[in-house]
Amino acid sequence: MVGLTLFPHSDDSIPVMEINSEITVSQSFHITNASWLEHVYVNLPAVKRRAETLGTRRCVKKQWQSAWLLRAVTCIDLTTLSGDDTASNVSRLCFKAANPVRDDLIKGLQMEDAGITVGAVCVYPSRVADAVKALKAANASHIPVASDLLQDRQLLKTRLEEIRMAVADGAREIDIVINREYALTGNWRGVYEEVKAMREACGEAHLKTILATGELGNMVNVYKASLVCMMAGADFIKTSTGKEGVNAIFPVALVMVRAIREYYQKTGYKVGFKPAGGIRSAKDSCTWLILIKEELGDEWLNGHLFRLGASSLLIDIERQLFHQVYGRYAATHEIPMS
Ligand SMILES: O=C[C@H](O)COP(=O)(O)O
Repeated sequence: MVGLTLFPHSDDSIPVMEINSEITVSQSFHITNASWLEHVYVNLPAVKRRAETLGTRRCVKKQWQSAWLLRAVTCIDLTTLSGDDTASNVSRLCFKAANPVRDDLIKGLQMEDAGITVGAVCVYPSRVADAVKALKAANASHIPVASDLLQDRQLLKTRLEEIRMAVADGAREIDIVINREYALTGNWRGVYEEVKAMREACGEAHLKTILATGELGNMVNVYKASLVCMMAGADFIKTSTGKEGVNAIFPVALVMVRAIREYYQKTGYKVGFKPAGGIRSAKDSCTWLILIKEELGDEWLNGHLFRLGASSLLIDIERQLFHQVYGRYAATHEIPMS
């Protein structure tokens, strides 16, 4: 049930950085309990009120803002999902993933020893091998490559094959989208069986299940879909593909993280959360971190359990860090690429 009880606010500190340590083995094959789905209730006005105040009650400034922004960087799934992706733009993206913030800014912030990189590089299956190769060339093979499979209407058999091929090419994370037709018609068993099969096809790779919440119709469906994906073994639940009309928004995120919280309270499994689509500003990245801190706690505030799926957020974060270091905003040519 999504209620009004909130975690009490703690201070604005961000826990000491622990960046890019090895990803833990998938906590695969959770538990099934279909009766949970019968009692799902979402208090929509309360969710909306809570979402409206998320970005308004904390004011994170100066070095604390820089610390939050650097933490956000380590949680980014740096993404390119364009029809015209090539080996060379994937290679540039991978270089940026390994060196997300200019050296002089890192020095100015005294973070040289932190080894800051993004959380993962996210590409279509056909570009996984390019990304793995480029990260190796950049001496950054510790950064996982995630493969995004955005189709839910292909035959399951085809999708399973695509997952296996992406894993064989070196993908350590697989992002799949759930079957919205099943969800919209209440066929939760169907959603569960498909996600479970895809979980199995992933082997050791992590599975992120995209709910495509903009197409789920209502918040009860969002909550149920979150639970079903977690029961089927998802390591992360993710809001959107970035291609729906409405992508990552705070009210929907609140419903999803409360499902994660309930799932953890009932089973002891920690499932990660990934908002994706339309996240472009440094300020928003801080609000996302605040949401996680307040709703799930500091344990979730790292790349193991929280990712921001974004193709063009990094440039704004770098601009804010530039301002922190130099006291002025960078000209466009000073921060050429995100
Ligand atoms: O999963 C990541 C999203 O596709 C990225 O969406 P975006 O281009 O709006 O940042």
